[in-house]
Amino acid sequence: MNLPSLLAAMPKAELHIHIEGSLEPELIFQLAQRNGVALPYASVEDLRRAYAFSNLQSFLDIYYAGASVLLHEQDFYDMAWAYLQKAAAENVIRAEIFFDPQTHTARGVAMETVIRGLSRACRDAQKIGVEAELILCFLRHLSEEDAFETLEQALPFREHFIGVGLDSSELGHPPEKFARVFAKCRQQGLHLVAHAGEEGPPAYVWAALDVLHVERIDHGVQSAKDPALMKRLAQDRIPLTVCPLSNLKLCVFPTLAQHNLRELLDAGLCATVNSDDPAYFGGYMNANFLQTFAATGLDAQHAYRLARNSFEGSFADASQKQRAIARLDEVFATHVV
Ligand code: HPA
Ligand SMILES: [Zn+2]
Repeated sequence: MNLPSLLAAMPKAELHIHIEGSLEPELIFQLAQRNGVALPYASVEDLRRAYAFSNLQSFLDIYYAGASVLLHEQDFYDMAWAYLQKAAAENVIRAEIFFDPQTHTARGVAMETVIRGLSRACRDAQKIGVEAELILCFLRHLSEEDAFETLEQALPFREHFIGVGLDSSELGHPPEKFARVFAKCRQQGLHLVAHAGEEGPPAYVWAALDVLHVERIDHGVQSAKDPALMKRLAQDRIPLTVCPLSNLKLCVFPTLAQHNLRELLDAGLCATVNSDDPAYFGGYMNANFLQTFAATGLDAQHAYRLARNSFEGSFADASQKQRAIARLDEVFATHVV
């Protein structure tokens, strides 16, 4: 089997996908019409043309505007189901899905509406061979008090999500801002992750680890600037959920060939490949793998390592991980000489 076919065929886990970032322009227009929401774009093409980003903030402004069409439980279900069908088709057998409740509750949508819609789609995903779990993200440009309030609203639905994360505008909003709310989440037995080192400095990655006590770092590519941090990440096998096409579209790296994924793997880090916001950044999981491998010359050994890291870095239980890795080994034993 050639490398592109192997990348597509290998079972993998996606650990960094914002469900609101999977909302395709076509579905945005469909939901806008269904819900009577006016959009400041004349057509799907007009909206797609706006997807030219210079940094994280320029993307976030459009991403939050796109989410304004989501009002009812069925809208959240339809968005998640569209993503999960793509995941299944790309041999993503586990997905740990971020959602941004504050983007919706701030518009008067109930927490229950958001969580019930997403959770029902995750449950249905089992029927198409995908284990799907939810991770609630706090928006870091808002206050810690707002995050506490969001957590209070979500705790009645505690069984529907496995962890919490931290996303939105990174620069100027260091992890320390959320120390107390993460401590409370930790007491609740929630898994903890945070975006750090996407545009922000290595100091934000250190703080996510040592102040928030996160188990994974989302993005983390700026860690390569700090040799002591790289050593820490390697020694503790802290997974990094790297998103190459996102980094390209948000100008974190000037070209995909200059992406540092190989450097992270060579340093012994538990790096993984993910899509982040696939509807906005031009590709789902397999496009991320294919384009990154083509641009950087990574090989089948790297492919195995990345897929294995995705299961190792997931929050699946030990037996789920073992089954997933056995399936991965089977694909490589059959197809790689
Ligand atoms: O890449 C991202 N970074 C921060 N916040 C986000 N929200 C969606 N995608 C992102
Ligand atoms: Zn992200």
